[in-house]
Amino acid sequence: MKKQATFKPPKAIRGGIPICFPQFSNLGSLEQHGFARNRFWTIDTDPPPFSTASSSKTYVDLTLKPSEEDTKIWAHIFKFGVSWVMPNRLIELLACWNGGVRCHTAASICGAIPHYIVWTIWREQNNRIFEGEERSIIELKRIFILSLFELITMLSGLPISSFEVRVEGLETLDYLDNLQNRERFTEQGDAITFESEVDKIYLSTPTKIAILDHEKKRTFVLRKDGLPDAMVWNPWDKKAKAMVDFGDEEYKHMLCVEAAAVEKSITLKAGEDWKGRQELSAVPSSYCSGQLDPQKVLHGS
Ligand SMILES: O=P(O)(O)OC[C@H]1O[C@@H](O)[C@H](O)[C@@H](O)[C@@H]1O
Repeated sequence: MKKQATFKPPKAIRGGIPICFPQFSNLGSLEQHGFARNRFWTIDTDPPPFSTASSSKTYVDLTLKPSEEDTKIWAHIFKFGVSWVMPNRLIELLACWNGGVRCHTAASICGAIPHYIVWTIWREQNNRIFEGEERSIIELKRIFILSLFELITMLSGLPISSFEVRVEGLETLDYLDNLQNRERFTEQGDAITFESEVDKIYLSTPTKIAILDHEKKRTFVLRKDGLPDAMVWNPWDKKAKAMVDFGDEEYKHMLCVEAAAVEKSITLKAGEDWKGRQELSAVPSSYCSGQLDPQKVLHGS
C-alpha cells in the first residue's frame, strides 16, 4: 500500500494486487486497466468451486457483477470472481518474512507467538461473555495472523528495495516495451535488474517467476496458470513524482511483477468460463541461510 494512496472512490487504492479487467492498460476503449478495480465488489457466499480455496485455507471470495452503467460501456454479460487465499499456517507466514528480519527479531517474533495466542483467546472469551458473539475458528485464526503480521511488519523495517532486486525467469523472452510504443524486443542478459524506469509486458512467460531481494535476503515466487504474460513495472523517480497517490521516494521500495493476459485477449462464448491463478509466496533466499538455491526455487517444483 502506498503511503499517499487515496481511499476515496472512484479511483482504485494504489498498491496491493491490482485486478485489471476487462482490459489491460489502454489496450481497449475503456479507462486505463479497465473498470473492475474502480468498482465496489461484493463478498460471494456461494462461489464456484475453486480448487485452491479448500477448508484448510483462509480465503475470501469476491464477485463483480456489471452495473447498468458498466453494460453501457462494455456490452458483455459477465460475472467476475476473485478468490483470495491466504496462508493460514503460521509457519507459512513466517517463511515469508524470515529472511527479512534479523535473527534477533525472528527470535522476538517466535517469543511473541504464545502471547498472541493467549491474547486471541482472551479477546474471544470477552466477546462471548460481554457481546454474546461467537467467532468461528477461521475468524480467530485470521485475527491471530493479522496481529502477528502487524508485529512482523513493524520489526522487518524497510520494505523491498528495487535497487537490490532482480527478476529471474523472464530472461531471453520477448517483451513489448510500453516506454517505446509497445515495440517488441527480446530480453538480453541473465536476469532483469533495475536502474531506471521499466514498463514491459513479457510474452508467453513460464509459470514460475522469481524475484530475488538481496537486501532483505528473501525470494518471492510468483506461480501462475491461465495467464500467459507477465508485467514488470517500476515508475522510477520522475513518474513517481508525477503521480499524486505515489510518494516521491516510494519507487525505491516497490516492484510490480504481475501475471497477465495481454497479447491474446480471452474471449468467451455464452456459457463458457475461464479461470486464471496467481500465487505469491516468499522464502528466505540462499544469500541469507545458504540452504536455498534461488535456481531451485525457480526451476524446482
Ligand atoms: O497508474 P495506473 O493506472 O495504476 O497504472 C500503473 C502502471 O501499471 C502498469 O501495469 C502499466 O504497465 C504502466 O504503464 C502503468 O503506469
